[in-house]
Amino acid sequence: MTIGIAVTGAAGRMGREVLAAVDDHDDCDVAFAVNREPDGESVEGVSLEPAETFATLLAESEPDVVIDFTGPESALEYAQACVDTGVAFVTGTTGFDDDERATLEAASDEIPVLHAPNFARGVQALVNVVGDAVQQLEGYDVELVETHHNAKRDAPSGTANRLLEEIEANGDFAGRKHGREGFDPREDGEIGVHVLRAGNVTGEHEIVIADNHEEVRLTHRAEDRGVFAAGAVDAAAWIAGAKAGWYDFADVIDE
Ligand SMILES: NC(=O)C1=CN([C@@H]2O[C@H](COP(=O)(O)OP(=O)(O)OC[C@H]3O[C@@H](n4cnc5c(N)ncnc54)[C@H](OP(=O)(O)O)[C@@H]3O)[C@@H](O)[C@H]2O)C=CC1
Ligand SMILES: O=C(O)C1=N[C@H](C(=O)O)C[C@H](O)C1
Repeated sequence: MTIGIAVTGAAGRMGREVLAAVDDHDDCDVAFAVNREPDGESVEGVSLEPAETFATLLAESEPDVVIDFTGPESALEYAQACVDTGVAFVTGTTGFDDDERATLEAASDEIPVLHAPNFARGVQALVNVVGDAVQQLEGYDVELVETHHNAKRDAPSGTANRLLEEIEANGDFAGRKHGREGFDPREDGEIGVHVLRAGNVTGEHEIVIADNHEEVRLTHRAEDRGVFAAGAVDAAAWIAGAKAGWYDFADVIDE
């Protein structure tokens, strides 16, 4: 059975990669693709439709899954349209505030929703090991540095926030410290968080754990956005036919 996939934000950095990754996947086909102002544009041979036609296209072409990499506001609009039509929703969009996140989670009462701030398998491995490292090195200083391209809007990255949650769940920390300047020495137990935005960096995350005349660095570096897109399409193939619920990329990898 072929899995029909609709793609939002299809002219964006990630949307383009997702269309290519769907094309590469043996079991998946593009149902349709939308972008805010497509201007007659085609990507990977798929002509892009205006975002305002999304709900109509969804009802007409009945895809199995929508893959979304846009922004928090539009992701929630697309999720609502999926609820209205009973279509599964996979989103890699980051930067949701607490209310937006709760709205997205509420959609999973009605349809399958999978949200992952990072669809790279290496990042999932990093999420899996960082808690152990912090536990084994109790009392060591922990700092996180992330670097992305100069057009990224949200900071820290969704991945950084996910890693920070994992670190905080595995140690007794005093809170996050975003950047430093002036006379501002490190306080015991704080987690330093540092955000770099430069050039065309695809995405780097590094956790530094140091004390006792030693230093451990856990680093993930994405070399190409194709890694995120391939993971998102694997997630879409996995979630097609799943029951309503809240899923993350670990569910896909663990299976
Ligand atoms: N989970 C993961 O593995 C990854 C997640 N991301 C996340 O994906 C998201 C997109 O990143 P990226 O592709 O680099 O961003 P881009 O800005 O390149 O693309 C976003 C696309 O979404 C469209 N869009 C934005 N707002 C709306 C809206 N309100 N209605 C309709 N369309 C909209 C944009 O259209 P327009 O051009 O008209 O603004 C654009 O085509 C970000 O949140 C990013 O953090 C990125 C990489 C990997
Ligand atoms: O905006 C990006 O580019 C990326 N965003 C994601 C995030 O916020 O964690 C994932 C990846 O690092 C690239």
